Amino acid sequence: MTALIEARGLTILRPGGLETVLRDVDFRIDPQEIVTVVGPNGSGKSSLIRALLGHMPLAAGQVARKAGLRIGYVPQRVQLDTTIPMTVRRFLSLPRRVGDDMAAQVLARTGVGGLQSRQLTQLSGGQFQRVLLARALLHDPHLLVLDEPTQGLDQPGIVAFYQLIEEVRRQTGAAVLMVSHDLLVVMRASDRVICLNGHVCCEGTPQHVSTAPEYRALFGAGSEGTLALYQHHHDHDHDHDHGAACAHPHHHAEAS
Ligand SMILES: Nc1ncnc2c1ncn2[C@@H]1O[C@H](COP(=O)(O)OP(=O)(O)OP(=O)(O)O)[C@@H](O)[C@H]1O
Repeated sequence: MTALIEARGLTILRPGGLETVLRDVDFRIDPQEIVTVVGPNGSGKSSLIRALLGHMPLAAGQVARKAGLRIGYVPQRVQLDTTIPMTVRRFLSLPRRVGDDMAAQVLARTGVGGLQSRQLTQLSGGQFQRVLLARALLHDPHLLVLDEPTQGLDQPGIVAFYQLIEEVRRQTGAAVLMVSHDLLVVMRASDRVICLNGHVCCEGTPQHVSTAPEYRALFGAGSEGTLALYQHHHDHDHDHDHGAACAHPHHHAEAS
């Protein structure tokens, strides 16, 4: 099996069993891929993630996970008991103890180096998300699963977080499966986008999905403009630094 996770014909019912949350969903993610699931509230994104992780019963279909697959997971909601003091360092050692070096290394990798002794309750939203990402990166996962990792962040925070995700993928080779509502920036960091609404409405490259009628029907006519604007600014080669010395012509001239 080359895929990290491969699922066929997933159907999930609501508790009670009368309504479907997801119907006949096929899914796969390959090594080093960044796949993002988008869709309106209640469209089954978190349910899909939980089914892929084996945390949710299936009414039909199968999920196969590669043998020995290590997954780092950041769930949609992390409940902090604010009455119990907890440092970043201690949090990283739950549930499995990690050494000081490893803790320092992983925090540095996610841009929050040196925060070991800080209380979790004293972190900003962006710092907290980075600490969660750091914890998911412990134990060297083949796949990172992030359910709405940028909730509560402002626009610059969101952009910075997605840049970090790309960097982590480059450095560690981990594949990334994300749920996101940040349509504007999702497109930047994803190799493939899956648009969900109880079933797979459309999927493919960001460019393909952003122009698909199913996607536009879900997110409104304005969505295409937004993504087009994004592509306008990014439809160029990212393989090298575009510093002041970069002399080649870029074909994304400013709009007149
Ligand atoms: N534990 C549960 N009990 C009852 N219904 C549930 C449960 N979990 C999910 N559902 C229902 O399943 C449907 C899909 O929920 P899910 O959380 O997967 O959607 P989502 O796309 O992740 O939504 P959001 O964008 O709001 O996070 C919703 O209608 C939700 O009410």
